[in-house]
Amino acid sequence: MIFKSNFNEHDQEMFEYILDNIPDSITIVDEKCKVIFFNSTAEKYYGVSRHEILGKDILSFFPGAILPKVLDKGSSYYNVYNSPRQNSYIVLSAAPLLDKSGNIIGALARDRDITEIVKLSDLLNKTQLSLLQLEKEFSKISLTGESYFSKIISNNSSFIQVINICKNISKTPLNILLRGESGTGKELFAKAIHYESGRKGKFIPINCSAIPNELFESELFGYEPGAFTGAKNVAKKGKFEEAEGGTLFLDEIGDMPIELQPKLLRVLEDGEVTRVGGNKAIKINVRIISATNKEIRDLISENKFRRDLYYRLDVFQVNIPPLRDRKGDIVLLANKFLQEFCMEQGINIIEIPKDILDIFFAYSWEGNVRELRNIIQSSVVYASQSGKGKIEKEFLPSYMQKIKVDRIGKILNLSEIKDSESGLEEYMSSIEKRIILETMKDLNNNKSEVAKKLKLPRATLYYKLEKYNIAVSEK
Ligand SMILES: Nc1ncnc2c1ncn2[C@@H]1O[C@H](COP(=O)(O)OP(=O)(O)OP(=O)(O)O)[C@@H](O)[C@H]1O
Repeated sequence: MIFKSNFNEHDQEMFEYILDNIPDSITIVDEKCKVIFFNSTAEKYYGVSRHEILGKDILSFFPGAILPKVLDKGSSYYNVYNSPRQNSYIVLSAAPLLDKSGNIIGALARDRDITEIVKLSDLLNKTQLSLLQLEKEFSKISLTGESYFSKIISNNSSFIQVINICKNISKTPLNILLRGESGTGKELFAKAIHYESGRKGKFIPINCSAIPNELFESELFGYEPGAFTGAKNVAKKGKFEEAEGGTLFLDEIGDMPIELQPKLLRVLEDGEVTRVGGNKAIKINVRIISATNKEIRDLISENKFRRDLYYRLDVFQVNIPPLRDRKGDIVLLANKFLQEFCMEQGINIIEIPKDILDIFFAYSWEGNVRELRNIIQSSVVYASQSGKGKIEKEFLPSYMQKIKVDRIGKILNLSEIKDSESGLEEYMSSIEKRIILETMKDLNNNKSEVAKKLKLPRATLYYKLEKYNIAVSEK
C-alpha cells in the first residue's frame, strides 16, 4: 500500500479507488516531499505515470510545485491559477496533512482542469474586441457629426432627462453606476457615455457574473509568465490595462464574489494594478462604469457587497426606468426595430397592426427593450418566411398571444367600479356592450362567428346589438 494510515487494507483500497476516480488530479506527498499518492487524473494532466513518480521527490518532476511550500509554511493555498503545459490550464488548491497532535505529516494538492473554460473565455474576449472594433468603425461611418446617444431613442420626458444627464456627465471623470432591470439599455448607455466622453482609450466590457472565480484576478489584472509553473507562458494584459485611457464597464457588478471585492477596491484606491505573479505596480487611468439590476444596498446589508467598494463605484448614479413605465416608447422602439430588421431581411413592412400594438401595451415587458427587439426580430423573420409581408398575431410567442385575456381584464377595470355612480345592473350592461364590441372587432364583424365565440344564439346576439345600438354592416 502506498498510503499509510490507520485504515484497514479494505478501507484503504476503497479510499484509493475513490480518489482515483474523481475528475480532479490528486497528489499527496509525505513530510519529506516524497510522492506517496498520484491518481490517474494526475497521470493524464501531467503526462507522468505513477510508477515513475511514486517514492520520488516531487521537485525532481515539478520544480515549481506548490507542495514543498505547503510543507515548509504549513499554510493552505486556494485556487491558484497554473499552466503545467502550453495550452493547458488548471487551478490548484493545496493543504497540509496533520496528525492528531497537529504535526505536519504530508501535504495534498488538488488540481482542476479549466483549459476549456480558459479557451472559451479567450474566444469570448477576442469576439468582443472584434465586435467593439466593428462597432467603432460603424459609428464613424453612420454617426458622422452625430452623437452615439442618438442610438438611444425615447419620447418619454423623464427618460429623455436621463439621456441628457448622461450626456452632461460623460465628459467628467466620475465613476458611474447604472441601475436598471435587465434589457433596459444599461450597456447602450455605458457605450454612449464612453464615446461621448472623448476618452482616447478603448471601451472594455466585462461581465462580472460570467467569469469563473478562479480567472477573475488574471482577467482583470493580467499575469506575468512567472506566475505559473511549467514552461512557455507569455505575459497577458488584464482588462484594466486594456482599458487604459478609456472606460472599463463592469456589468452585473452585484454578482461580483465578495472575496474578490477587496482586490478591485485596492486597484480603485491606488490607481494602479499589479499583474498576477508580478511585482511591478502599473499606473492606470481608467474610468469605471458599473451596472446592476440588483439593489446593492440590500446586498450590503446581507454582507454580499462591500460598502467601501460601493461608494467608490457609485459616485454618480443613473436609474434607467423599465419599459413598462414608459409605454409610449413601445411604438417608437417597435417601429425602429421593424425598420432595422426589414432592411436586414430585405422586406418591406410598413407598420405593426393595431391588435398587436394593443397586446404590446397590455404586456408587462419583464425583459424590457431587449425582449421587444427579439420579438420584432422573430416576427419579421416569420413574416418574411410566410410570404405575407405583414406581422400577424401568430408570429408572437404563445405567452403573448394569450394576452387577449388581459384585454377582457382591461374591459373589467375594477377601479372604474369604485369611481362609478352607476349600479351593478348598469355596470354589467356596459361591460357586456364592451365585450360584444371587442369581439366584433376581433372577428371582423362576422356575426355568426361572434355568436359562436360568445356562446350566444344568433337571435340573442341580434337583440343585444340592437339594445346597445351597435351598428354593423351585414355579414
Ligand atoms: N432606448 C433604446 N433605444 C434603442 N435601443 C435600445 C434602447 N434601450 C435598449 N436598447 C437595445 O436593447 C438591447 C438591450 O440593451 P442592453 O444590452 O444595453 O441592456 P442592459 O440593461 O445592459 O441588459 P443586461 O442587464 O441584461 O445586460 C440592445 O440591443 C440595445 O441596443
